[in-house]
Amino acid sequence: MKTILLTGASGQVGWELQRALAPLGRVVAPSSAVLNLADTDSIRRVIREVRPHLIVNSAAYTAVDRAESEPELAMAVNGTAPGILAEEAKRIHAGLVHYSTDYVFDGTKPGPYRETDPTHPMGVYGSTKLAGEEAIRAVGVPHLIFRTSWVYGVRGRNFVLTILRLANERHELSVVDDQIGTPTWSRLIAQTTALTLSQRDIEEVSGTYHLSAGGSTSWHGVACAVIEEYRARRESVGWPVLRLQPQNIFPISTDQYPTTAQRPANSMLDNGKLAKVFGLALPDWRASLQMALDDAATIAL
Ligand SMILES: NC(=O)C1=CN([C@@H]2O[C@H](COP(=O)(O)OP(=O)(O)OC[C@H]3O[C@@H](n4cnc5c(N)ncnc54)[C@H](OP(=O)(O)O)[C@@H]3O)[C@@H](O)[C@H]2O)C=CC1
Ligand SMILES: Cc1cn([C@H]2C[C@H](O)[C@@H](COP(=O)(O)OP(=O)(O)O[C@H]3O[C@@H](C)C(=O)[C@@H](O)[C@H]3O)O2)c(=O)[nH]c1=O
Repeated sequence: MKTILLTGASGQVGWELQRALAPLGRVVAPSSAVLNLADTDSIRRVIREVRPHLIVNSAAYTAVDRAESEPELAMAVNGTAPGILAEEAKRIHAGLVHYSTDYVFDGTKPGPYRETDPTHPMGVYGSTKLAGEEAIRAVGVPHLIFRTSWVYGVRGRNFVLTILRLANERHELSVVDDQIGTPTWSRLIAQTTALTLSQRDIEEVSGTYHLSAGGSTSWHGVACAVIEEYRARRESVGWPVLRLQPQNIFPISTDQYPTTAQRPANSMLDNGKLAKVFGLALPDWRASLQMALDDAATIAL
């Protein structure tokens, strides 16, 4: 039986990966206290002990604004650690699966981004994630780098849960409508990862792939959809009544919502390569959101 070393198991994607990867092998998922990506020695030590056939790195420093004031830590976790994982994987002839982000782009392209489009991150988080991708590619280990976008699930820290929490507290909400992208359910990412791994040898398909749900919307569009879908299920599931009415979610421009880090205006990813190589068509973001909420027995507001 294959051994899979999974990092980031307490995170949104990692949580789902624990279940999705289970049919493919024995999943070993050390906590960040045991395998600390900011500590090179701990990375090397754990990999040499576990000797996995496959390493799946879903751990990352994901606080986009905070990264601007903690660039060293963000770079250690997102930029340096993936290269160490790749080196160690190569030593033991293991493959490496890694995740990256739409924030490696500057959002100036008019249409969806392809894997071959030039990168140009706007902030520390995106720059460190790009450094991690480049470090893996430089080592030359068989790898899958999945760039995804706007990840959410019903646990963890994400925009969907933030909006529900704010909707529980406030009568009005203003949300930017000039940043366009695609919300992607953490379970979709995990299940797609498992499907790709079960279909093909990582050596044959090594490379970078865009992996987001279908369609696109703005953050304002996501907020409106979340409230609508919540309200559609609220009574039958027994969730609490929200203070916020849907008509009180106001669209604003990025200038009207200043943040520490700049974010791309266009985050759309073209999934064509994933479809071509693996024959996988991913569901529309709204259908995925509906499935995520259907699956949520409880939502902690
Ligand atoms: N969230 C998003 O919107 C997007 C995420 N991505 C990428 O997808 C991947 C998964 O993200 P997501 O699941 O949302 O991340 P989360 O923020 O939900 O979870 C991050 C995980 O990384 C772990 N981690 C953080 N620092 C360290 C460290 N120093 N050593 C070891 N583990 C650490 C955390 O462990 P602990 O809880 O113990 O700190 C946690 O398990 C990442 O590569 C991310 O960059 C890409 C696009 C969008
Ligand atoms: C909460 C809130 C946010 N916003 C804006 C701020 C920002 O421009 C946009 C997104 O908000 P957040 O800061 O929650 O999302 P952000 O942390 O930027 O999300 C990103 O996380 C990283 C990890 C990624 O890799 C990206 O794909 C993306 O998902 O919405 C509002 O306009 N109104 C609000 O009430």
